[in-house]
Amino acid sequence: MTKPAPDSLALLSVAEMAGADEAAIASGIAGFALMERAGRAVADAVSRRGRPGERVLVLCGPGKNGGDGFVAARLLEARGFAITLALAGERGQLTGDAGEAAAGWQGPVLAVAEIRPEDHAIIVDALFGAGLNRPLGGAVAALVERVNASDLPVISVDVPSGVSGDSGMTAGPAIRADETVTFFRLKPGHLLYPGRALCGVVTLADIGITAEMVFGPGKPPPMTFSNEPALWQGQLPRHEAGTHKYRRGAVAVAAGGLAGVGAPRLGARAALRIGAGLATIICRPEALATHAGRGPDALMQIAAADGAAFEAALATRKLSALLAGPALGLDAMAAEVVTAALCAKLPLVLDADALTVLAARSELLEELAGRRSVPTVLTPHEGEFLRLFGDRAPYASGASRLVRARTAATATASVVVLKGPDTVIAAPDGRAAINATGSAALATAGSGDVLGGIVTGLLAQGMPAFEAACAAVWLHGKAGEALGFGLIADDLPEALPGALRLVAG
Ligand SMILES: NC(=O)C1=CN([C@@H]2O[C@H](COP(=O)(O)OP(=O)(O)OC[C@H]3O[C@@H](n4cnc5c(N)ncnc54)[C@H](OP(=O)(O)O)[C@@H]3O)[C@@H](O)[C@H]2O)[C@@H](O)CC1
Ligand SMILES: Nc1ncnc2c1ncn2[C@@H]1O[C@H](COP(=O)(O)OP(=O)(O)O)[C@@H](O)[C@H]1O
Ligand SMILES: [K+]
Repeated sequence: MTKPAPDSLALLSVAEMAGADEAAIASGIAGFALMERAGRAVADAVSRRGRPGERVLVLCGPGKNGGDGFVAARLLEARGFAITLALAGERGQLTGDAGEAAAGWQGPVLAVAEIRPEDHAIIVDALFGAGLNRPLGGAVAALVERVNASDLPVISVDVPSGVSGDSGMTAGPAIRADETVTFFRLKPGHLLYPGRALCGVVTLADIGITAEMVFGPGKPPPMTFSNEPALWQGQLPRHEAGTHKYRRGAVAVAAGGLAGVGAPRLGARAALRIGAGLATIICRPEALATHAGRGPDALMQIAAADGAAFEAALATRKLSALLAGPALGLDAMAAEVVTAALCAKLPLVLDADALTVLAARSELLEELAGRRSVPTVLTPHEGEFLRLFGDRAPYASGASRLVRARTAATATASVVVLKGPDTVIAAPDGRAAINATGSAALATAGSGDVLGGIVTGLLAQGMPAFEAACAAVWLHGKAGEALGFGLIADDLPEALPGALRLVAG
């Protein structure tokens, strides 16, 4: 049996965090004690950046996020900082724990319209956190713009105000923080753009909520994770000394004609570098000689002139996984190949042209993929995702990338890798992970083809599909980080052994 994913990597939605809060209170911790510790963690972050005597502006909202701000203000004043506190709303609005926190603040409470951010050394943003439910407007929106224009260090409480903790999206003005102090576990909005960029450094504070309280026996397990090695490291392929190449898995890559010999080769090369034992390109007859003339010599190639020949080629090789898409083409034969690939009993990765061939035919994909008894992985970038699923609810581009990837994974019974700077990997069983490795250096032609090859190579070695996709995305990112700017996609497979060394036991 595989071990459950470590709850330390869990990303909690706003609703799940409210549940964690309730669970902690049910175990006997007072809600105000949580707020007191949250405020202390914020005050500690300010103390690390500033010196007593400096002027700190604490901006408080009308809910518990503001309550954390009132606690931080009280503690910072006791530590010798000079505090200006402004409240968005009326003091009488603050109730419960937030009311108690406000009552503990003895200093003046100013209105946001009176505030000049530039008169301060550090700003604490405790306006809105998990309770944000509409775009910021009026005097608060104007203040947020002034804070951002001030270029002063900003420490946000829980999330930068204006950013959704669930999606990382903004529906209006939002604070641009240097540091965000959040509590117990990260939220999806800390890893999804634009939230990720607006958070600055994210500091995770212990406020007394324990894993046992939230994820203990009888509680639903977390389903959303930060994509870290602990999520999949235990399922990386391990090959004993006596293995042979077929046991390490044979990969096939469906290629097109002469116009695109590079992309499928990048995929095949990556599959070999990640540890598959063999890789074969199945190409159009006119491209065979060109493929045969190009390296690496470890690659094999065979020709198929039509869909039937492609199916026959699949049957002649002892294959363990198939990649279809990179430079496959968009013609009738490409459509036949995609259908044959979906009907074959082989773990399958569909990327690039294969996804475009299926464009606006997501029902066909749902039907064919739904019947498969072996894993299917789809690796669309944003444009391919839109072409495939359309810009309509629940896939619409206005919705969270996390929700869109999850919806697509359930509908197509496939693992969906929605690529981007914050790649989301979603499984049909509801699990999802958000990746943070890599850099803009990966936004280069052929980089996605390499990723498709890594996933396929891991599937060929028997790794479960969700874990294979998560591992591939993480390793691809690490290979990109190691190479840095100046990389071209051809370099990425060569950097995989180095990335593997970071995680292989
Ligand atoms: N969970 C935990 O374990 C812990 C949670 N903690 C803290 O609690 C925070 C969540 O607190 P929260 O639920 O009170 O929500 P919060 O973000 O303060 O906002 C709600 C208020 O804002 C208002 N409002 C919303 N949007 C608005 C807008 N655009 N423009 C104007 N107003 C707007 C909304 O008004 P209404 O919709 O009612 O009109 C309501 O009054 C969380 O982020 C963390 O910091 C910690 O203390 C430690 C333990
Ligand atoms: N700014 C970025 N930061 C991190 N990774 C990125 C960034 N831009 C692109 N990537 C990654 O690079 C790859 C690009 O894939 P894709 O768009 O399919 O490129 P291509 O079609 O040229 O192969 C994806 O894995 C994506 O997640
Ligand atoms: K905030």
